[in-house]
Amino acid sequence: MSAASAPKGEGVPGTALLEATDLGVGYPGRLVGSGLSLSLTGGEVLALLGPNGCGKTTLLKTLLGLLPALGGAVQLQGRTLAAWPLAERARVLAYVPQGQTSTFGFTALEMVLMGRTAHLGLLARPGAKDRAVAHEALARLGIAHLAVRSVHEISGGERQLVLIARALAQQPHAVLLDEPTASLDFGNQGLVMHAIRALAAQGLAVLFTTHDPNQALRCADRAMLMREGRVMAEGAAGQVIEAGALRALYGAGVLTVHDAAGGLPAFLPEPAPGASPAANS
Ligand SMILES: Nc1ncnc2c1ncn2[C@@H]1O[C@H](COP(=O)(O)OP(=O)(O)OP(=O)(O)O)[C@@H](O)[C@H]1O
Repeated sequence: MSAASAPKGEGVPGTALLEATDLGVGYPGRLVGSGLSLSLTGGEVLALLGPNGCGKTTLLKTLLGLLPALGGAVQLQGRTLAAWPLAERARVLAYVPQGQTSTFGFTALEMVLMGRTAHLGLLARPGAKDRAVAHEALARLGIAHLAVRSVHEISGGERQLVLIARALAQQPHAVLLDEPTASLDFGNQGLVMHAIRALAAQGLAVLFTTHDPNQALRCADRAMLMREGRVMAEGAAGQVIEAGALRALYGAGVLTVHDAAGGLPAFLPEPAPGASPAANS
């Protein structure tokens, strides 16, 4: 196993690594979602889709223990999430937040080394092995050349890749990514999707949110559609992600495109009336 490779997801194969049962999520005085159940097994990728504000980030933060559950339960490797000591939990569960910026001008390498914190003793400094893991994580995302650059002096997309490299360096069993491709160009979107599949191939459980059903269809094993804080559908990505469900999910028109070879369909948002190129000319 290479330095930045993650350990295999622990537990009995096929049993849930992360499981939510009848979860209520939200903020003090504000219930955002309820009745949310999901289970995530090592080696699989689950995509979470839903309109802006439906509660995806809130659900992710509750699964991570960053927000308290307002009902129901979250179990990590069969143990109640709240019962996990923080440092232990950080060795198992990694988070790639949405568009996070740093106040300090850390270099990309320093940022990725922060992913090693959970593996270090109190007051211990990263050693040669930690640096090797961090360098390899950068290389796997194709951004080794950014190692010594300040995270203030790289693009938003490059910063996103650095955050994913930080999660890789953490060598977790499960990783939760919030819109990991949101600020990435076309090529880097493909790179991140490839990295997500590679994590699953190593036995990690991966959950990511996205606004792109095509990415979800091509990258995820399973998909969960969420609307107004409730699960609308959940199942194999190829079955759940289809035009009718997307219309219901987003309340919008959906065009389906099939290539001549009969591969996976692609979905496009149908332009609203008056928004066609002809109307713009
Ligand atoms: N700190 C907060 N306190 C109170 N309400 C919040 C807080 N953060 C988010 N919300 C509200 O919770 C709801 C769900 O927000 P959330 O960020 O989970 O949605 P989302 O599905 O991730 O949206 P997007 O796709 O736009 O990122 C929204 O109505 C939002 O305004």
